[in-house]
Amino acid sequence: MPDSFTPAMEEHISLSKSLWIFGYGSLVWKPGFEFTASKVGFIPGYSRKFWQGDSFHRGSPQTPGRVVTLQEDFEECTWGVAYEVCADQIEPTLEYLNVRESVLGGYISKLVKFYPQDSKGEDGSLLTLVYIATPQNPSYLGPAPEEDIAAQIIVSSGRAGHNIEYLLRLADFMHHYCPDAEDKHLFSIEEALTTILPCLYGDSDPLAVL
Ligand SMILES: N[C@@H](CCC(=O)N[C@@H](CS)C(=O)NCC(=O)O)C(=O)O
Repeated sequence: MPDSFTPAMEEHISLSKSLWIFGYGSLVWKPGFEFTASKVGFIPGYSRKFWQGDSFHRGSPQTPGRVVTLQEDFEECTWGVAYEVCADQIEPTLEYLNVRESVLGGYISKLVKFYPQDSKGEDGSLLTLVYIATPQNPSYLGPAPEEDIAAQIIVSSGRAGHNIEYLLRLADFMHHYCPDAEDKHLFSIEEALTTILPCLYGDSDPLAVL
């Protein structure tokens, strides 16, 4: 188990036949681990923000990109995907995510309640592991105007690809799988970026040119 896991988290994981992991950024379109089931849904009490810097996956030390983290906000909720990982896959999955999210990304993990989109109230809710980049981590960039975030994304790319891909694939997930969900922050950045992009890429699909 990663050193950052609390005893309560270790107990929950060791007693469970499977572990549910909630993704709300690149994990919604690129989990990178084996899972036995997945559910679209949300976690209450958090909003998704492009406030985490990234100098590895989607940026460089000279030109850090911006990726998402969660901000506690009791009036909001964040939509994404929960993945079920079966018992014998839990350890390798946690080792993989520890490197991808914590070592390379500065995220910590915690257990939060997740509600599948078809759940009725508390019935069907799940306890899921989520990775969050807190303001205390050295790569945290914090708030900025959405136009400035879009401009930073446009000029950033890293080992995993361009920062534009990261933003547009996340926005694409929300448009297709959570069409009724609001995410003003994400869609304002997407709108600012796609307003700037025709000047850079003409009318072609930005993802096609990356
Ligand atoms: N923890 C969030 C954000 C994950 C995220 O985007 N992490 C970055 C690390 S900085 C990543 O894995 N990037 C891989 C990529 O951009 O392809 C999630 O659940 O999706």
